[in-house]
Amino acid sequence: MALKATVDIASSRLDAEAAPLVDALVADRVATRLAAADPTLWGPPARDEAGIRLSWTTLHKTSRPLFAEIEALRAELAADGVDRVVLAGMGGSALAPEVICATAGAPLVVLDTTDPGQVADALAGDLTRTVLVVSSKSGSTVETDSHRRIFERAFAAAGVDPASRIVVVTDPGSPLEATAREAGYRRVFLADPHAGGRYSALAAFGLVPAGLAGADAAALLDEAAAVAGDLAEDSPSNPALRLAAALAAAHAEGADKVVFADTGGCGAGRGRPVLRVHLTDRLAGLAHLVKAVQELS
Ligand SMILES: O=P(O)(O)OC[C@H]1O[C@H](O)[C@H](O)[C@@H](O)[C@@H]1O
Repeated sequence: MALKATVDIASSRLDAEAAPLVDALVADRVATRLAAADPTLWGPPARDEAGIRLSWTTLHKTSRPLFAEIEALRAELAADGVDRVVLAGMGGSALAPEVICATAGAPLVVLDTTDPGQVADALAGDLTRTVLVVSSKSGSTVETDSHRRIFERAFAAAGVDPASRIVVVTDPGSPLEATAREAGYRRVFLADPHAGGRYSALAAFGLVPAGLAGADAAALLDEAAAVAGDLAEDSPSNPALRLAAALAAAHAEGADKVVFADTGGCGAGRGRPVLRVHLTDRLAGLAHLVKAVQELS
C-alpha cells in the first residue's frame, strides 16, 4: 500500500509563522534523531527520562509479534462463545483502543469512567459472552482496579469463572501483573515499559483490546509503517514537522486548544482527508485551520 501523509496549513499567516520553525526543526535534525530514539534531543535535564520513553518510535515494527497472540486468544475466546469485549482502562489506557474500534466499527465497551451508571450498563450485558480486558500501565489505577473487582464478582454471580474471562495488559512488574498471575487470569500481555502511556496506541495497550474486539490491528501497523520513513526525514515537507510547527506557532499566538474534526469529503483529488485540526484560542474561537490530508494511491 502506498500511503502518503501531507499537512497543508490553510492560513497563510500561520503558514508564514510556522515556516522558520520547520527550518529550525530540519536544521536540528529532529526527525532523524527522534526516529533513532535519541535521548539528548530535549537537552541534558530531560536526557534520563527521554532514555526510557522513546520506544514508541519503533512500535510499528516491535508490536508485530503481538498479532499472532491476539488472534490466537480471539479464536480461543470465540470457541468458548465469548465475543463481547469490555475494556477497563483510564485515559491513556483506553483512548486509543476506543478510537481504533470506533473507526473500524468494531464493538468495544469502554469503561474509562467513575460513573456508576456506565459501569452498571457494562455489567448489564451478557456476561456469559464477555471478556474483560484490564489495562493499566502502572497497574495501580484505583478506578481500573475497581472495575476489575466488580467484574470478578459479577462473573462469579453469573456462574462464569472470573479468571477465565479476565485479560490483563500492563507493564512488567506492576502490581496488576502480580494480581493477575496470582489469580490465574486468562492472559497477561506485558507492554514495552519504555513507551509512555500516552504514546502507547500502537503498543499492547492499543492493539490488544482493539484486536480482540475485531479491529484490523495489523492494517493499522501497516499504515504506520508506510508513513514512518517520511516522518523520519529531515525535510521541510515532513508532515509531522509541519504539524508540530503549526501547533507551536499557533500556541505562541495564544491558541490553547486543539480540536480534531473529521470533516469527511475529499479535498485533494484521489485522496480523502483524515484529519482537520482547528487551533483555537480562548477569545477568538476558531483561529486557524490545519488540514492534514492522507492520500491513498
Ligand atoms: O495506565 P494507567 O497507569 O492505569 O494510567 C491511566 C491514566 O491515569 C490517569 O488518568 C493519567 O492522567 C493518564 O495519563 C493515564 O493514562
